[in-house]
Amino acid sequence: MSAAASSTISVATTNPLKSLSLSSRSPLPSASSISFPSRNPRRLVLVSCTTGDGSKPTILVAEKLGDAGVKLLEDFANVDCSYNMTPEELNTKISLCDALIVRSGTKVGREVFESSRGRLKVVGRAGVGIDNVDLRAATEFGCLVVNAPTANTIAAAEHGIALLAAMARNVAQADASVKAGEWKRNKYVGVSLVGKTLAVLGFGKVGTEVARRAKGLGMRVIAHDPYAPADRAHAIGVELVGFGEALATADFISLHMPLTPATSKILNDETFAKMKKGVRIVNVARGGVIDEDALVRALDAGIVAQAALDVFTKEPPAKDSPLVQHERVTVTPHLGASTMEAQEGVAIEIAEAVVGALNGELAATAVNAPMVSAEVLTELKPYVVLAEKLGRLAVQLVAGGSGVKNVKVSYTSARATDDLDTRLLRAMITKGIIEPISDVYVNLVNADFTAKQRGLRLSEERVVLDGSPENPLETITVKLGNVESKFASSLSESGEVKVEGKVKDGVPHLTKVGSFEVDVTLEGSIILCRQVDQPGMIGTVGSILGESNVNVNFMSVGRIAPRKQAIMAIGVDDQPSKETLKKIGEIPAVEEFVFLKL
Ligand SMILES: NC(=O)C1=CN([C@@H]2O[C@H](COP(=O)(O)OP(=O)(O)OC[C@H]3O[C@@H](n4cnc5c(N)ncnc54)[C@H](O)[C@@H]3O)[C@@H](O)[C@H]2O)C=CC1
Ligand SMILES: O=C(O)C(=O)COP(=O)(O)O
Repeated sequence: MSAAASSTISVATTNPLKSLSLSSRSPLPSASSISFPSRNPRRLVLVSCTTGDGSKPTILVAEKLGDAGVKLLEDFANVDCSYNMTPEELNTKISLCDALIVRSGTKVGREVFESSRGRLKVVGRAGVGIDNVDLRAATEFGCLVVNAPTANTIAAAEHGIALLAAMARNVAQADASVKAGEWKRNKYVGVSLVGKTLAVLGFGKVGTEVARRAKGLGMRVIAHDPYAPADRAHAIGVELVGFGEALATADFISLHMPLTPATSKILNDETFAKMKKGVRIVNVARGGVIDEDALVRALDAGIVAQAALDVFTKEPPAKDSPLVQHERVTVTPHLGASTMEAQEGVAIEIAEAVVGALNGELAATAVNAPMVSAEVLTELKPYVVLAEKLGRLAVQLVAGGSGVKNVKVSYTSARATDDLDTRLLRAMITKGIIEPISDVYVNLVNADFTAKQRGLRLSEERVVLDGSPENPLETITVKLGNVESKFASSLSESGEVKVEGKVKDGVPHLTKVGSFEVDVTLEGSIILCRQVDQPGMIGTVGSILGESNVNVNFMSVGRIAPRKQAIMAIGVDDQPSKETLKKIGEIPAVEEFVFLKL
């Protein structure tokens, strides 16, 4: 996914003044208010799901989930376990739910997010494969998707091995035959596994465990996975090979890659033609990685001697499917993850992830949001608040804020460029800019997508400062280009609306507006006035606010030179009335002023 906000980052060092271009950042696959309650530094309102009235959230569990997981959910939320819903029933219920938990049998398409009308904040996939969830739609709707990637690994691997052995020894066919009253010992002579070559396609969690077990059975194991590190393979005596070599040398092929556009029908007429005659195939990954019609042809042509399949393109497959009915094919109804142990583990893993996400914690198993470690989060906490507030301030300084298209963000820091993860900051600046001028809800999940959709181009620049990097950041500057300002003094020399801030003692401060230096904490609201610097101004404005019972929390004056123009920044706890603001505007020395909400 390309992200509008993830353009080239140029890094300028202050010394020498040289710019260096970094490759584009890892895209933010795509949250309301952001809060950091001090008790838990990981708590960041990623998806804000606390119900406005303080009532419990509602979690819809659409497929059978282990009891321990349901119990965990019930301790936190209202839980509706409605199994076997039709798509229409799901679409009707979803607008009343904050989270949805599914397994592989529920399609969570765009219409589910549309029907939720913004309430659905988390989709939990109680398992690994998320090919049944429309991730793009989830991201567009700012809905976090989490999965349970580890608890069913062993179960799936064991099922792969069970199918491998059962296929090689015709267990299912022989069982059916005996039950039908036959006794055909010669018909069901099998093949041995020992000494045979097994090609594992997809050397991830399940593939690795299958490989380990197959080695124990005396097989030679090779694997193909373009993303797997060779040392992990070597460590268990597996050789990583190219796709072509895997196909050409394997006696058995076991599939363990996810279903993606790149892996869809990866086994097809062409690839079957490259296999050894008599190859045997096991699939506990996803039906869609095999062209099922081509597999039937390959079976009939004798290229494929046998297949053992747990998964199908359409589940359940048609009763009269020639593949399912094929004599040399062994089938199970998507049972890979179905052990008591795995289902209990998956239920707990997904329940914890969903409850955590609803609580505002960063999910370690987020599928469509950046994962930021707890340490980084703790350190960036005040800067994240600063980032959003600078965005909010900048956009309110624009006359007709909706015309904002170009945002330049500059971070100064003494840290090395690769030692600062700006994805969170960028998302929060985007949020700060977009939310005051629209009714769009922006969070960490959909920030880049929303920016792109609105034609908002956000470029980031890192300025490396000399000195020791005590803080992750010194300043953040937000500049909005090609806009008219409603407060002319906020324009930089190059004509952009410019605000700059820093964190002092853990508190975000506004430190620059246009070319004027100010110093005001970013709390409550701010009044900015440009005036002719002269004695008595602070007192005059202060008394107008005091008379109107508006509490001033901070005041600072930044000036070009004594008795020339100055900018007074006044932090106020309460919103002044129109009359109060009018009185400030009528002070003769005040040339312009603006009221900004944080
Ligand atoms: N039948 C069942 O009940 C179960 C099925 N599964 C399925 O098994 C598959 C693997 O699961 P895990 O191992 O947990 O996932 P994983 O993410 O740990 O491993 C997948 C591996 O596939 C590799 N891969 C991606 N594209 C590839 C390509 N074009 N060629 C070769 N390798 C490629 C990845 O690099 C990764 O190493 C998933 O599709 C999952 O949905 C998982 C658990 C139970
Ligand atoms: O985890 C996976 O990817 C699986 O395929 C398991 O699916 P299930 O949760 O048993 O419907």
